[in-house]
Amino acid sequence: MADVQAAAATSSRSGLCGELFHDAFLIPWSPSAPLRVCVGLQLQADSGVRYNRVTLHIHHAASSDTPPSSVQRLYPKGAMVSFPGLSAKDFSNRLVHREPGTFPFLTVKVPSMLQVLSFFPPTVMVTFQSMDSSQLKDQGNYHFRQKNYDGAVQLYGMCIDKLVASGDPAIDAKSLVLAYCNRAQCFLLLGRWIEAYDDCIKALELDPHHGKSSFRLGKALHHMQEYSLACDVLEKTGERNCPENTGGVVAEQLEKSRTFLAQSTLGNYGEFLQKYLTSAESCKAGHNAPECSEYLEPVAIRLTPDGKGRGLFATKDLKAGSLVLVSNAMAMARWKNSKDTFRSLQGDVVTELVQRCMRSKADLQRLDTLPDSSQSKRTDVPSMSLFGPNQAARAGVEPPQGHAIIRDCQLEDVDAERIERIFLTTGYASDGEHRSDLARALIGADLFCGLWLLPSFINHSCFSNLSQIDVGRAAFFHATRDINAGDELTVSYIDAHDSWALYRRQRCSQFGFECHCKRCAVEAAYDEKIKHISSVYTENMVYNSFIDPGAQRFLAGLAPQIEAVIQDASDEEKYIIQTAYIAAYVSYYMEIRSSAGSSILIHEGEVPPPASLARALRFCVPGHYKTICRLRDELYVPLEVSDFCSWIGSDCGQNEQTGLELLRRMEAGTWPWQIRMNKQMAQHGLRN
Ligand SMILES: C[S@@+](CC[C@H](N)C(=O)[O-])C[C@H]1O[C@@H](n2cnc3c(N)ncnc32)[C@H](O)[C@@H]1O
Repeated sequence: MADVQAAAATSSRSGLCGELFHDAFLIPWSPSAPLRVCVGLQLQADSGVRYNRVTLHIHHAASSDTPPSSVQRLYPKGAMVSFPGLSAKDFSNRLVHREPGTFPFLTVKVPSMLQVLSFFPPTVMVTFQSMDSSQLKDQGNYHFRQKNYDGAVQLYGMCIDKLVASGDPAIDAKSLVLAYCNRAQCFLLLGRWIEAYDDCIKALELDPHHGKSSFRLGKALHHMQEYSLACDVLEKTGERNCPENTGGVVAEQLEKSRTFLAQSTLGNYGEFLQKYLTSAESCKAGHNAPECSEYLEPVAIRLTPDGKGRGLFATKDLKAGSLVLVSNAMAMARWKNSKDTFRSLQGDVVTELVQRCMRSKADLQRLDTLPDSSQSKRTDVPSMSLFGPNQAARAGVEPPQGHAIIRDCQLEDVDAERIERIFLTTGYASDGEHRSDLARALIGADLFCGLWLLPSFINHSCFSNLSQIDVGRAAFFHATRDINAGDELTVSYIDAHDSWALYRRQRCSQFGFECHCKRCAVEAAYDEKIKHISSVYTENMVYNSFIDPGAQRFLAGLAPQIEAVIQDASDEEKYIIQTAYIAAYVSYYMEIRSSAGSSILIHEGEVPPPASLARALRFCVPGHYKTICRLRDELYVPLEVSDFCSWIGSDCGQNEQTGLELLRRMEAGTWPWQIRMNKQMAQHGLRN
C-alpha cells in the first residue's frame, strides 16, 4: 500500500531546491483504497536554510471517506509538510510521475518521509513567533480546548523553547513544568506514549512532587505496557496532592494498571472473559469490548524442525482449556457501514500500521520480524524481549525514552509497501467461521480485519491444539488439547471440518504450502481406497445436501460404505476418516429419523452410534463451537450441561455458569449460523 500520490500542475517548475509546484493535490497513501483522502496542497521551495527540503503548504482537506478529524490530523488545514533530508536524487526516486500529461500524478513511495513541520499556516506562525512564553501557553491552552492537540503540542513546544532560552530557567521553573505537563497531556491524547513519558520525566526532574506530571507519567507507562512501573508511579501519585485526583481518577487508573499487571503476568482473565461472553450488553458490538493486557508467558518463537519457518511453541505443560496467549491487534478496522468494503478496511489497517511505525521504532522493529509474501522461508528467530508487557520492568531498566521515536531512526525503514505486503501475508480477516471464534458466533457476525503480532507466528495444522476467541482488539488463544512443554502451537487457517478430498488440501495450497499434519497423512493414505466414495461425497456436498433431500439420501448411503473400508483401521484412523466424511454420518442419522414409518433404506447399527461419532469429531476438531453445534443439532448427541461446559471450557476456559448461558443462547437459536440456516430452510419451505 502506502503510496502518497500528488497530482501537480504541469506549470510547476521542476527540480528540488528552488522548485515550485503550485496548487497540487496530494492523495495520501492507501493503494488498497486509492482515493480515500484528498488534501489540496501547494508545494513551495524552501528558503535554502534547510538545503534539500521541499515544503508543502496544505490549503484544505476535501473529498474523503475518512472522518474529517483523521484527515485533519494527518494533514491539517494550513499545515506545513516536508520531505526532510532528501537529496535531489532521492526526491525523484520517491516522487514518481505516474501519468505524464496535462495533470501528472506524483507518487511518494515512502509516506513516512512526509513530516508535518507546522500545524499552522505561515501567516499565523509569524504572529506566534512574536509572542512571549505566557501568550504561547495561553494559545496552547486555547488550541487544546479546541481539540487541536497537534497544534497545542507545537505551541507548548515553542513556549518551552522560549522559557529555556530565557537564560535562567529556574526563574520560570513552574511555567516550564506546566508546559511539559500540558504537552504530555496532548501526547497522551494523540497516542504518542513515549513522548508523553519523556515530557513527564522532564517535568518531574524540575519538580519531583508535581502530582499531575506524576499521574500522566503513570498513564504513559500503562500505555507503554509497563504495568508494574505504572503501578509504582501511581501508588506514589495517590499519596501526593494531585488535582486530577478529584473523583478518584488516580485510584481508577491504579486499579486498571493493577488488573493489567495481573492479567499480563498471571493470565488472570477469568472474570473479564466471562463478563464479555455472558453479558449481552458488553459484547453486543466488538467496538465496545473492554480493553485488556497481553499475556504471553507460556509461549516462545522457535524455528520449526519441519521446514515451516518459524513457529510458536509452548514453554511449559498446558492442560486442555488453559489460557495460552492473549494478543492485542497492532492495527485493526471494523465494518462500520454499508459503504465499507474489505479493501477499504484493509487500507485503514495498513494506514494504522504505517502510522504506528512512524511513531515508534519499537513497533517498527516488531512488525519487521513478520514475513511478507517475498520471504516465506524466513529463519531468523526474533527475541521474545521485543514483544509483550513489562519488558523494561523485567530487565530492571528505564523504559525507552525518545530514542524510540522514529525521527531518530532511518525513515527509510518505514517502507509502507512492505508493511502492506506483511499485512496481506499475515493479517487476519473475520470473513468466515473457520476460526473457532466462539465470541463472534455468540454476538453476531462482526466483520473486521487486523494484524496481531505473535499470533502471526502460529503455523497451520488441521489437527490444531489452539482455539481462538476475539474480544474487541484482543485475540485469546486456549489449549484445546493437553500440550507438553516444547510442543508447537497450531491453529487451523481453514475450516477444519472440511474433508481433505473436498476442500482442505486445496485451501492449504492457496496459502502456498502443503499440510503434513496427522489428519492429512491418514486421509492421503486412504485416498485411493476411498476414491469412489469420496467423489460421490464431494459431488453431493457441493450440490448442497442440506437443501436437497435426494443429496442427503445419497450421502446417508455412503456412511456404511465408509465403515466397511475402515473396519480394520486403528481407532485414531477411524476417527479421522469419520470426521472427514461426517456429513455422510449426519445424513445417515437424519435419514433414519425423517423416514420413520416410511421405507427405510438403511439400517441403524451399520454405522457407529452418535456418541462414538462425537468422540471422533472431538478428537479431530476439539474446542470448536461448530463441533458442539453439529453434535447437538445434527447428530442429536444429548449434551449434558456439564459435558457442554467442559467442552466449552476447552474453547474459552470458562466455568459452568458461562457454559449454561452459552447453552441458553444456543437453544434460543441466536447463534448467527443457526439464524442463517433457519432462513435458508424457510426459503425452501423446510422450516417456518
Ligand atoms: C502466518 S505465517 C506463520 C509463521 C511463519 N512460519 C514464519 O516463519 O514467520 C504463515 C506462513 O507459515 C508457513 N506455514 C504455516 N503453516 C504451515 C504448514 N502447516 N506447513 C507448511 N508451512 C506452513 C507458510 O509459509 C505460511 O505462508
